[in-house]
This record gives sequence, structure tokens and C-alpha cells, in this order.
Amino acid sequence: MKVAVIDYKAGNVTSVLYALERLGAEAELTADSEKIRTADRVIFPGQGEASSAMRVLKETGIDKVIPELKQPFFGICLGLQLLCAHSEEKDTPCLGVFPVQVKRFRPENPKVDKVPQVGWNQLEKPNSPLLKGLPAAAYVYYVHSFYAELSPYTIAETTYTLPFSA
Ligand SMILES: NC(=O)CC[C@H](N)C(=O)O
Repeated sequence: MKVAVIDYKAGNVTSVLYALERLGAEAELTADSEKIRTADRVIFPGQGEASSAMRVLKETGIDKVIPELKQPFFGICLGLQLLCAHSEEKDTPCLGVFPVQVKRFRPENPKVDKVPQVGWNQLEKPNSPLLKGLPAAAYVYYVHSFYAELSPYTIAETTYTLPFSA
């Protein structure tokens, strides 16, 4: 199975590529629109800042490719946030695949609930076959200051000062 990992000149690509290698997938880090279009699966890894990542996507034309993809697509962290309509991170218009806002955490007590959220937290209310096989309340690792709001497209939640799309 061919997996395209989108190269947007940032992002936590190395651990994603190692994980795919361990799974025996044929993975390629690429910014080539044709390779992304024809891959069996596409992964958009996380890490980075929304406006610079959007700029790179526009320079490479990938901003036009992603919304048209039909194959399974996995966006991790920033890769998920950029699928939304808009991010409060530098007031950035995003790809608009989901009509969802990405907002900054505004904790009532910033001394207790630090921003960014850095560390392990749990998945709640999983409601998709994509999450089949995960243990209940599975732990995932977060490093982020922004979150996608809950929406009808949410397939799992995490709570940090408020529940958000995991
Ligand atoms: N880990 C990330 O991808 C971070 C994304 C974004 N800059 C945030 O802080 O929420």
C-alpha cells in the first residue's frame, strides 16, 4: 500500500515515517501533487504554525489537492487543524474541508492549565470504525495551544479546559 506523507517543510515526519516502515507500508515524504493524488492513503503530520504551513501548501499547490482527495486521509494535530475553516493561530484561513473553527485554549486559571497543553491525555467518546481496536480511554500525546471545536464530524473527544475534537 502506497502512503503519501505530505512534505510541508515542517512537521513531525520522522516518527510518522518510522511508524509506517514498522507497519510495512510503502511510504514517501512528498510535496508532489500527482503522488499525493494517486496514493492509497495520505497522512498530514503535525507540528508547526498554521499561517506558515498554509503558505507552503499554497506555494506547492497542495492546498487545492487536499480538499479533492477521496482516499483515506489522516491529519495529525496541525494536519487536522488545517482541514478546518479558520484558525485563530495568526488569524489564518485554512482549507475549509470541515466548517469548523480552530481556537486557542483560554484557561480560567492559566497557572494550573498551561498553554500549550504538553503531555498525555485520553480519547473520550470514540464513535468511528477508524478507532476500532484502540483500548477504552486510550492515551495520546499532545503538544498544542489550539484545538478544533466539537462538531458533527468529531470522531473522538479529549478534554483539556474544555472538550475538543481529538
Ligand atoms: N503540534 C502541533 O501540530 C501544533 C499545532 C498548532 N501550532 C498548535 O499549537 O495548536
